Amino acid sequence: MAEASRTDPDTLHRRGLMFILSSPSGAGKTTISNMLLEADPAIMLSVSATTRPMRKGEEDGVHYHFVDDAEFDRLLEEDGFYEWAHVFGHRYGTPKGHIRSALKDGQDFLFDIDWQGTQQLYQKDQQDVVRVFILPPSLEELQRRLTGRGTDSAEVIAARMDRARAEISHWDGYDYVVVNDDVDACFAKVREILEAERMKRQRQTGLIDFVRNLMR
Ligand SMILES: Nc1nc2c(ncn2[C@@H]2O[C@H](COP(=O)(O)OP(=O)(O)O)[C@@H](O)[C@H]2O)c(=O)[nH]1
Ligand SMILES: Nc1ncnc2c1ncn2[C@@H]1O[C@H](COP(=O)(O)OP(=O)(O)O)[C@@H](O)[C@H]1O
Repeated sequence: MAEASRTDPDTLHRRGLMFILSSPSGAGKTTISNMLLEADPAIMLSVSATTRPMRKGEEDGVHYHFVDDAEFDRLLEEDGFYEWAHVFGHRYGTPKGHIRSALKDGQDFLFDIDWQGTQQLYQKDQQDVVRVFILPPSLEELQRRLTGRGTDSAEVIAARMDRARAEISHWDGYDYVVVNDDVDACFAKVREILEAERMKRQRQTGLIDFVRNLMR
């Protein structure tokens, strides 16, 4: 076959996906999200708005849009959220932004959101959503990680541990479940899930022309 008539399969057009990582607080979803964003320039973080205070090491507009209650109310009033939820006494929401049009153009998005937000996104847009739940190897290890992270008071950690069992009970609302024991092994599995989901036939919208060309 002449070189010029070949199509590079890697440049076939495909629809983007909404890759959701959820876990009980402290199980490691922020760590895995950051590894994924660093390793894979094709996926973009959906930056949520939150009314919770900024932690040490966090940056406004990068990790979250940190807003006060009045600003969150204003965004709600103008129907600015794809989904939103109360978590640990604060409000968190996914701004609508340009997600829908970007998905069409093949952009993938990463969501670090809880089970409530996952349900809302899934109800709105099943075909584009991939739901991954991360579990800690044990509750003792979860407590160790929350303490070792050093970002929350003993009171906040206790509240997060209290909530952990309730959050874990939503594991069956996800497509994939990965135990985060060794962080590199967990990351490798999450990456494999993302790669496999990208190859789903329905997402590869450029396949029709490609295959038609092969069969000519
Ligand atoms: N529904 C929803 N949940 C969110 C959103 N942003 C963050 N969350 C969840 O809120 C919870 C608390 O997040 P955070 O305060 O950053 O603490 P973390 O548990 O240590 O990540 C986590 O389960 C996040 O996944 C959002 O936009 N919508
Ligand atoms: N597999 C792992 N083994 C040991 N520590 C981990 C592992 N994964 C994450 N951690 C650590 O546990 C703490 C909580 O992780 P983080 O990613 O902030 O959790 P989450 O976003 O789910 O609340 C962090 O200090 C992180 O470095």
